[in-house]
Amino acid sequence: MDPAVAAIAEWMPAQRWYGGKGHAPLVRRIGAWELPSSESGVRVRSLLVMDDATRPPVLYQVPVVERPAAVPEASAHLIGILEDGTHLYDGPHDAAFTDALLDLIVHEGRAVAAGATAAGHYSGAPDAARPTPHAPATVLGGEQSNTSIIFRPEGAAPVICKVFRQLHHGENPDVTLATALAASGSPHVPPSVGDVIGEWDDIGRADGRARGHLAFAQEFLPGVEDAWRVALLAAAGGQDFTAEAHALGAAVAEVHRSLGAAFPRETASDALIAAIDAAWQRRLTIAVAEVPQLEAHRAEIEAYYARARAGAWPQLQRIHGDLHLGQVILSPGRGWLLLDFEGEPMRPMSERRRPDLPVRDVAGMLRSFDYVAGATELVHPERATEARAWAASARQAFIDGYVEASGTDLGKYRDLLAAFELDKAVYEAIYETRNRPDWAPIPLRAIEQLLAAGPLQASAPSGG
Ligand SMILES: Nc1ncnc2c1ncn2[C@@H]1O[C@H](COP(=O)(O)OP(=O)(O)O)[C@@H](O)[C@H]1O
Ligand SMILES: O=P(O)(O)O[C@H]1O[C@H](CO)[C@@H](O[C@H]2O[C@H](CO)[C@@H](O)[C@H](O)[C@H]2O)[C@H](O)[C@H]1O
Repeated sequence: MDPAVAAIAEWMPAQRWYGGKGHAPLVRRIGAWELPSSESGVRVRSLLVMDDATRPPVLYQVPVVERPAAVPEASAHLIGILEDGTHLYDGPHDAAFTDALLDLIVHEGRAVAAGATAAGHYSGAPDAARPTPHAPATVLGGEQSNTSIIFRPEGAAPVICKVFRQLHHGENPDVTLATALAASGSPHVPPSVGDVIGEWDDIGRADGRARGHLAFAQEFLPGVEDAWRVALLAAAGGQDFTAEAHALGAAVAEVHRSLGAAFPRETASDALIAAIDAAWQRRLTIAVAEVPQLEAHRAEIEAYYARARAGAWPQLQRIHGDLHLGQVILSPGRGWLLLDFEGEPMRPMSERRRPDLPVRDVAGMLRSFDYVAGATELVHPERATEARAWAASARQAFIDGYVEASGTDLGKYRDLLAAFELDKAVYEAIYETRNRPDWAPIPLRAIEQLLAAGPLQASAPSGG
């Protein structure tokens, strides 16, 4: 057995990206490769470890740096000390790994080993300066499902490289959608820099191998906070956010148009409608099991789904899939940019790669404005009325911006939008109960309000 694996198993549960919260990991090594290191005696390795503690088992990517002795200033990133005295450090926090990763992408390197391979691919614009090796690197803090490293190379634009933690066979929509949008000239995504594709043993596949994205690098826009923080501050200060929300609605509509042109569309056949309905029902079943307060609303929620199923359906196309304020940034010079097209982390990857309904994204952002009110209220209950009014204006402005820029008659898809808003709130009820139980009242209150508003008022667009 690889001696690093036992140390990783002990360390994993405390990592934000570990999805099996509440379980002790049960890991086995699927593969590992080594990247070149410029420091003698130092090994840069990436391990692919399967966690069998959850159903289905989850495959994690764990880059590590093995050093012969302790690096005292890196003690916070020590994974463990192996029997032979080797010190195992968390790769994204160690320059030996970050140098090797950037080099792999920019110079299209390839690492081959038993059980797994990794190949870098550069996709920067021909006229863009290629990032130099040995760029200072830092890990982005905060609550992320993946690990993002920011590089500040000399003479080239900063780069953010996201190391995917949970791996799946097949394309990662974050890479393919953002890269296609950037290639189409869309101003609403950061230009792509490159990616890493891996291949690993998988006895569940016909040819015994799985292939998928391991990392994705894009230009990093420094000094721009994600809109969740900006919106929270605006709501707390009673600042109007309608102009920004309107422009965001227009940007989302333009991204939908570009994605519709770049990827195949599909007509909403009975089979597709049934599949989406089944996904709503499946999620509701999980939610009721994990959040017992929802049992009382189950029949009413199902009635919304039934109405939506019977109503009008537009064509399906690729969408963002997990759109909320934490996934968008407003650059003073470039306007709104959308990030993280990976889709909802709790949804099977095979579903996230399929054409979907643009109203799912609209609903996601509407929920996010409501979250601003909910989060404000949790801390300052006395500001509830103002916060809710702030959210209501932002929601309406977002819808208006979307309708004007897309020409879509959202009024026609009112039932569908209401169903997706409820479905998102149901998802959030599960997400919060698992990750931030104090926040569970935000989606639970939203579900009650959406149901109380009645089918025709829920998310009612003002025009279009
Ligand atoms: N290209 C970028 N420029 C500036 N900030 C970015 C960029 N990409 C990501 N970020 C910041 O990183 C945060 C997390 O990125 P995201 O892609 O959503 O990662 P995750 O999949 O781990 O949630 C975003 O909310 C944003 O603040
Ligand atoms: O950013 P991720 O892809 O990891 O998304 C997950 O985590 C989000 C929280 O960080 C969660 O979003 C929910 O909380 C946000 C505020 O923190 C709010 O803006 C969103 O509207 C709300 O859904 C997201 O659902 C989850 O998939």
